[in-house]
Amino acid sequence: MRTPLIAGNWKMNMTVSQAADFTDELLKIKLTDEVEAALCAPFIDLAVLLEKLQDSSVAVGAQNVYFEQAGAYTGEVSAPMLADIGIKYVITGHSERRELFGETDADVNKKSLAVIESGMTPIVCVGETADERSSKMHEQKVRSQVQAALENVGAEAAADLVIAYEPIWAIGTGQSATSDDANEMCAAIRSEIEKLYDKNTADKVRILYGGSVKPATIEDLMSKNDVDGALVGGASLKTADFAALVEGAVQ
Ligand SMILES: O=C[C@H](O)COP(=O)(O)O
Repeated sequence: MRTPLIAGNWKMNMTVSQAADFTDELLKIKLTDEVEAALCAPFIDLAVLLEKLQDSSVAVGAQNVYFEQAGAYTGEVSAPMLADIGIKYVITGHSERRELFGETDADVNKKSLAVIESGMTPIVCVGETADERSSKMHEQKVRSQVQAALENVGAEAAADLVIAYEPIWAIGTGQSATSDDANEMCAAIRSEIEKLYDKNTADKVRILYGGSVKPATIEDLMSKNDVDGALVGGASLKTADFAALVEGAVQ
């Protein structure tokens, strides 16, 4: 039985005072314990989230990490630094980082390995462009991204992974994949994990869908066998919507 996960990705939104207000509001709402909730925030917001959410079940995640442990890497933040303050999840391979900051499959692999080595869980993002989908290359693209991201990740760590299928054409566009299409790709990712490891590992990995998920669409998504939750951008920025997503993910 996989516990559903709703992970908010605030991207480059929310000042520290806005993050504090968001969490104060969130703490007034009783969230279900059948769904795990996480907020992946800008580095500068992490301390306030960790402090305010310390007695709640909401986990705190980061959106990026550098793969080296420490050293002369101006402006970067390492996995041991994030683990030390109590971060649980780190997003790796988001398409915005791949597209805007030139992150390669090899970088995503090194970052995911660094996150695992520090005892945290990567939320590994994969997904195809609109052109790749229209030329029916989407499944091949996503399978190859999964293979690359998981190179040298052992079976035990793989079972704890979270993978987010995020078709690039659905991100921030209001044009979500249908729940059937999302499920088909989540199932393809699970079958790739089975190929790389075994069925037991594949059955344990949580696979999320991301791309224009809203409170109104979460129940339909969660009714699908291979969708274990969602990675949510825009709709995670409002407390009421985030809480509604968590409630809507009860299976
Ligand atoms: O990481 C989250 C995704 O990029 C989805 O963003 P969105 O919900 O705003 O489409």
